[in-house]
Formats: sequence, C-alpha cells, structure tokens
Amino acid sequence: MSERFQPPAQRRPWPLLRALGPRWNSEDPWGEPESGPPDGSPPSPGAAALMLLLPVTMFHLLLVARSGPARLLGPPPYLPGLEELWSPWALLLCLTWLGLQAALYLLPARKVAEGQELKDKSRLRYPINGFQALVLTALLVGLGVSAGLPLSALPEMLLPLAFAATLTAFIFSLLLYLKALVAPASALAPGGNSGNLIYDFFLGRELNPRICSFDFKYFCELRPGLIGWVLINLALLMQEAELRGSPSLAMWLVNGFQLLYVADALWYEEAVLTTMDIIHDGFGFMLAFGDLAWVPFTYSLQAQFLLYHPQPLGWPLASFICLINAVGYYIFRGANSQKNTFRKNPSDPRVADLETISTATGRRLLVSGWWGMVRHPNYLGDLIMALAWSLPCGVFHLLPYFYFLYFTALLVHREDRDERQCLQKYGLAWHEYCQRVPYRIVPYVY
Ligand SMILES: NC(=O)C1=CN([C@@H]2O[C@H](COP(=O)(O)OP(=O)(O)OC[C@H]3O[C@@H](n4cnc5c(N)ncnc54)[C@H](OP(=O)(O)O)[C@@H]3O)[C@@H](O)[C@H]2O)C=CC1
Ligand SMILES: CC(C)CCC[C@@H](C)[C@H]1CC=C2C3=C(CC[C@@]21C)[C@@]1(C)CC[C@H](O)C(C)(C)[C@@H]1CC3
Repeated sequence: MSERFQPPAQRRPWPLLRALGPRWNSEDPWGEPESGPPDGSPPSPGAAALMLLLPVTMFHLLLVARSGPARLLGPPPYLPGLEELWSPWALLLCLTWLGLQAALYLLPARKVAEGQELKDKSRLRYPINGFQALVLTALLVGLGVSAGLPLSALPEMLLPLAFAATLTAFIFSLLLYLKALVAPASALAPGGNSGNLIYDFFLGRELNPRICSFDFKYFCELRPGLIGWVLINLALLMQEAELRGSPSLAMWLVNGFQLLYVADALWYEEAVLTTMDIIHDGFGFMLAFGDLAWVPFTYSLQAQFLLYHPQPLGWPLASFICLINAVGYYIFRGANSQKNTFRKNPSDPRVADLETISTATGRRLLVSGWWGMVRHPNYLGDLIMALAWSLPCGVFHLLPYFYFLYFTALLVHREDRDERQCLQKYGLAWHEYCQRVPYRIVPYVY
C-alpha cells in the first residue's frame, strides 16, 4: 500500500478477545495480521479459554433459563450428568437437520452469485436459495406437525441437542483443520495460520473450505443455525400454548421479531458474501460452534426464558416495543442496503447523490446518508433490535438481556477489527472519514 497511515498509539484489543481476531502484530499493529510459521510463542490462552468458556456459557444459559430464579450471574441450578447431556437420538436429530439443510442448499437456486475476488484473482460462486430453504423447511415442519410430529417436545430436548451440536461442531472443526493441511497456500485465511495448533484450530485455517461446489462456511453461516433458531422458538411457543392454553403476547413478539431477522438475513443472503466472516476469517471452531450451536441455543434464550417465566405484557407496552424493533430494523436494513447498493453500483440512483470521499484503492467511502451518521449504523440498528427482543421479558431479570450484552461486546470488538482493516486498506482516506464521522456506533456516545 502506497500511503499507509501511521496512527498515534492505539489501545490494544482486550487480551481474551484477541483470540477472536487476527493475531496482533506488536511491531506493526496496523500492518498485515501475522500468519507466519511458529514463532515459539506460548499456546494462545485466549483461544483455549474461549473454546472452553463458550460451550460452558451456553449450557449455563440453558440451565438457568429453566430454573426458578433465572439468575444470569449466579451458579447453575445443578450440574447435569452425562446421561442428561448425551442422547444418540439428539445426535441423530442434529445430523438429520444438517442433512436436510444440506439437501435444500443443493436444490436449484434462483440465482448464483459471485463472491469477492480471492488472492489468486478467482471468484467463487454461491447459490442464493436460503429464503427458499426457509420456506421449504416451514412447509415440511407444517406437514410434519399436522401429521402428528411432536414439535412441542423439542424444548425438553434442548440440553442433549445442544450437546450433540457442540460435539458435531468440534468434530467438524477437526475435519476442517485436517482438510486445511492439504489445501494450497492461496486457500488459507489471513489469520488462523500461525503454526499454533490451538489458535489455528479455533480461528480456522482455510478461508473457503469446499467439497466440489458445496461451501461449508457459507452453508453454516446462514442455514442450519438461523433456521434452527426460529424452529426452536416455534417449538417453545407451541409448548407454551399447550401449557397455558395459548401463547403469551410476549412470546409472540419474540417469535415475530426474531423470525423477521432470520427471514431478512436469508432474503438478503447475497449480502453475507461481503461480511468479514466470509471474506477474511478462516472456518474453524469459533465459527462452526457459533453457527451450529451458539446461534440456535443462545439466541433463543428469550423464548426459553418466557416458557418458564411468563411475563404479563399489555398492548400499549407491546406496541412501544414493536416501535423500537421497527426503528432498529429500519436503521439496520437501510444502512446495510445502502452500502450494498453503493458497493454493487455507485451510480445507482438510490445512492448516486450521496457524498463520498475517494481512496487510493479506487473505491469510495460514503460520508453522508446512514454512513455519515456513525461509522457502523448497521450495528446500531442491530443493537436496537437486540434490546427490543429482550424487553418483552420484563426488566426484573438480567438473563433475557444476555444477548444484548454479549452482542454489544461482539460488535464493539468487530467494529475495532473492521476499523483496523479499513485503515490498512484505505490509509489517509479512512483517517479523513473518521474525522468527518467521529462516532463509531452510537451518535455522541461511542
Ligand atoms: N446477529 C449477529 O450475531 C451478528 C450480526 N452481524 C450483522 O452483520 C452485518 C454485517 O456486519 P459486518 O460484516 O461486521 O460489517 P459491515 O457490513 O459493517 O461491513 C464493514 C465494511 O463496510 C465497508 N465500509 C465501511 N464504511 C464504509 C463507508 N463509509 N462507505 C462504504 N463502505 C464502507 C468496508 O468494506 P469495503 O470498503 O471493503 O467494502 C468495511 O470493511 C451487520 O448488520 C451486523 O450488525 C454481525 C455479526 C454478528
Ligand atoms: C461464538 C462466538 C462468541 C462468536 C460467534 C460469532 C457468530 C455467532 C456470528 C459471527 C457473524 C455472524 C453473523 C450472523 C449470525 C451470527 C454470526 C455467525 C448473521 C448471519 C445474522 C443475520 C444477519 O442479518 C447477518 C448480517 C446475515 C449476519 C452475518 C454475520
């Protein structure tokens, strides 16, 4: 890069979260992430700790959600034995679910999109049929339920299902690690190839692991986890209807909001091809566990909480919460669509009038519209929605706010990573953007 901006001393990312991003290069913190051979550094404690901490947190949340006091910060009500966690039926269900989603992925797609240019100048092709997979899954589940499939029994199986999903993610990551051993150097991700086994296993070595045209990372990012999440929500709603005669208004809201979020992700599936996870990150334990276990079992926490802790909610408050979700969605969708439209075709009439700054790469940066308000307006919208998903659960428990708290930490860390990458890519132009748009996520706050 011709003009690499050298910023003043910046804070280092928090030690534990360093494990989530490319390895920090202390000599040149704004330079290329380290990806070289073993350097004799000790095993990455952050990666090892997270590999243990993430599943433990997930099981803690599952146990606490069904306990009376539902204390996020207290000890779990009890420690489950292996006989409660392990069930061959749960593993079979988990694998059947993955098989079903893989079959739907392989169906003819309405469109095949090209990904970003790779190191070797080639572009991968991706089927755009995620929304179709959602609709077909809904039809199949609907048929199954009308034929007597006991979907409302699913909540009773959450613990063994989460265990099976964690096991699957672990074995899958191991296979991905082995596959990367025979992958060409051009197929490896910029991070995750440090030579440190634990660190590389956690972050993932290969950028786009595939067998023929089946792309594992792209498949896992959107389908089994996200569709699994709304299916778990639906099962919780049905069980609530069985227990109390009808689902509560709070349960309807949580189901509706999260279904909208998942349907939106699958409708705009192509946009995922420009996210950091697809362009930059390897596919390892973090994403495999995140996609297959963390998303369905912790993102459904509010619905789990509501099944065991019904909350009274009147229409006036419900309408206000809907308004908050609508505002969040409006910002999230507006910002994501504006950037995607601009990146696809800067002269599109919807974005042609927006003010921009040029960069040395030839790409321009938006400095008006949503991207002139803060540097990550899409994160702001996402966070507002996260709040709206928790509010139907009342304000007397911290547990339903776990997603909001975790998500804030995730997005702050993600924003930090993205800023470093953009600074490296755009140099002085990024510095100018930061001066013109000083706030990162929340106007006048952060
Ligand atoms: N629910 C969940 O668990 C999660 C949800 N998300 C959501 O996923 C979505 C995607 O997030 P993510 O992939 O992190 O990042 P973004 O979609 O925000 O993409 C960041 C990229 O956008 C481009 N960009 C930044 N500023 C500008 C500008 N001013 N003008 C034009 N382009 C700009 C840069 O790439 P370039 O210039 O190369 O185009 C930058 O690297 C977000 O809505 C986020 O909220 C993310 C993580 C988890
Ligand atoms: C387990 C760890 C703490 C972290 C794992 C992170 C993953 C769960 C997330 C990383 C990026 C994600 C995205 C979405 C879901 C969560 C993960 C996989 C996303 C698919 C949600 C829906 C959105 O509309 C999106 C923009 C498509 C998201 C893309 C990033």
